[in-house]
Amino acid sequence: MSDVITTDLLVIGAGSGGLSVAAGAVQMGARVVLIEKGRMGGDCLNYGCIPSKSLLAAAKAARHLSHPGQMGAQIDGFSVDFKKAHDHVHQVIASIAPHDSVERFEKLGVTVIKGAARFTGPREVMADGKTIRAKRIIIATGSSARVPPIDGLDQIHYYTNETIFDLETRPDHLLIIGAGPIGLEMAQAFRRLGSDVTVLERFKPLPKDDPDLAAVALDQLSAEGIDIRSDIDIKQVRAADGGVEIKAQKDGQDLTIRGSHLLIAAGRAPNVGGLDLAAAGVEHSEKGIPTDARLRTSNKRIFAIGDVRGGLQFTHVAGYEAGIVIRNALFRLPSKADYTAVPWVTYTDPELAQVGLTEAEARERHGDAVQILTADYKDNDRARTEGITAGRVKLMVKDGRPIGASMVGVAAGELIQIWALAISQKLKVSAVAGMIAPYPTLGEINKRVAGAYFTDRLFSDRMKKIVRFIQKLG
Ligand SMILES: Cc1cc2nc3c(=O)[nH]c(=O)nc-3n(C[C@H](O)[C@H](O)[C@H](O)COP(=O)(O)OP(=O)(O)OC[C@H]3O[C@@H](n4cnc5c(N)ncnc54)[C@H](O)[C@@H]3O)c2cc1C
Ligand SMILES: NC(=O)c1ccc[n+]([C@@H]2O[C@H](COP(=O)([O-])OP(=O)(O)OC[C@H]3O[C@@H](n4cnc5c(N)ncnc54)[C@H](O)[C@@H]3O)[C@@H](O)[C@H]2O)c1
Repeated sequence: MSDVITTDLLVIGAGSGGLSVAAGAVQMGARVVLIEKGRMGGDCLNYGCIPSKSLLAAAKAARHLSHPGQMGAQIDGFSVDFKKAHDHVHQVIASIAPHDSVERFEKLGVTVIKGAARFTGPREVMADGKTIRAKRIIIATGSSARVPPIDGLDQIHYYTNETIFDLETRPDHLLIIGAGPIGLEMAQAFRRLGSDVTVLERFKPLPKDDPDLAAVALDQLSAEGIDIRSDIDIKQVRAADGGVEIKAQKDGQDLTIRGSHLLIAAGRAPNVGGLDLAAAGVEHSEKGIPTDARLRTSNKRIFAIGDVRGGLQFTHVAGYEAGIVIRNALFRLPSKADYTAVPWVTYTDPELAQVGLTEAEARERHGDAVQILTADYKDNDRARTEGITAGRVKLMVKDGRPIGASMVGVAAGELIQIWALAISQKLKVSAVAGMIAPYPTLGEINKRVAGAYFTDRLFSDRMKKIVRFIQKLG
């Protein structure tokens, strides 16, 4: 007979979403059990955001040293110690790990079980030989690299986001399948650390972002020597000469591409294997576990959050959904998720950021009622002083309110946040246009693009007539 634990909330998965639910709920007085089969912290800490941004930081340092620019700094001789870049990545992970650790969560009062969870009924789960019965259950099991069905892939060694950060020596030539955010962030990181990099994309790179702005980031990647090939139909892979050989077609032409290492970055698959969702009456598809706006699955006492839903797959979305679930599961409030102001950033250099609707989405939804405004980094004084003039912000406005913003440039991920606030709070464009921004800052670009909304009205013939008339009054 196994141990039986009864609890208010059972959380499956100790990643970005699960940890947020568990920490919030236990500190509000609920009894919480948390089950994790792998490393505490999930993908973001161990195999995702943190290692990728740390490797990009190492790569940026290398880039600055190897390309000091025209401002007087010079360097004689330059080399990269790849092992030190690897060590930096793992030191950063280790520095954050205590925050997500079993010890911290047990101290908060959470019962942590290390093991793989499996449903044995609509309100019952087994893990590590224990049976857990819960009033509400949250599935936060995340996603894994989707391995495309390419002939020969199962015969060779390849890397995914779970293994690439363990490399201690620099690949000579990294081949990457997939030009989404994972593929392109890794492409720039490895290129700047000295690898040759070829990215093979079935369709177009970064399809979810504004194509004009994505082109600015892609041009920079190409200028740094990354070979990005679109519309590639990969037919076969095989081991060759100690590396990898890919046979593909583009526009009907046969291609052979060789490299030393292969990274798969071709999208994500939900982690549902082994959960026995059928035993709990939870429906799912190959995309993920569908939920209603309250994040309830087909079993109304079981919620799904984060990557496993197959929606927007970001740490901040998993964290946001954790808050929605706490309101529903703990307080029984009918709180609904609203994704209209979710920002995302691809951390290439320059960064590519988006919140709300893209230009294409805004035009499709609102036609001529939408106004598109732009401002360029090259017209921003701080961008000039810093020598970072490749960049642009695009603002989508309807009825005087922002409904979307797209940005490419240095620090775009920081600068987009004012638009996330404006859209979520339904502020008018005038709120940003009228803000006093410190000079000279990159942030002035947001005031400038907002100001553009009023330029035609302020500097119109009608306004000129009004001003002249008033001046005549004495
Ligand atoms: C390379 C890369 C870079 C990324 N960069 C960013 C970024 O910069 N910004 C951003 O916002 N997002 C980024 N992401 C996405 C981000 O990592 C995910 O959106 C986020 O981790 C999702 O959180 P989650 O809680 O849904 O899943 P996870 O954090 O993956 O956690 C799920 C946990 O559930 C556990 N689990 C699975 N099945 C079971 C089971 N049966 N029993 C018990 N435990 C189980 C897993 O072991 C895992 O620990 C990146 C992803 C990758 C791969
Ligand atoms: N900066 C960030 O916030 C960040 C960084 C990395 C990942 N993420 C999250 O992780 C998710 C997954 O990232 P991703 O880059 O793996 O997925 P993605 O779905 O965004 O991109 C995968 C790309 O691989 C291509 N592809 C698929 N099969 C292929 C094949 N057989 N041959 C060639 N190309 C193929 C697709 O066409 C697509 O463009 C992202 O959507 C995002 O939510 C976020």
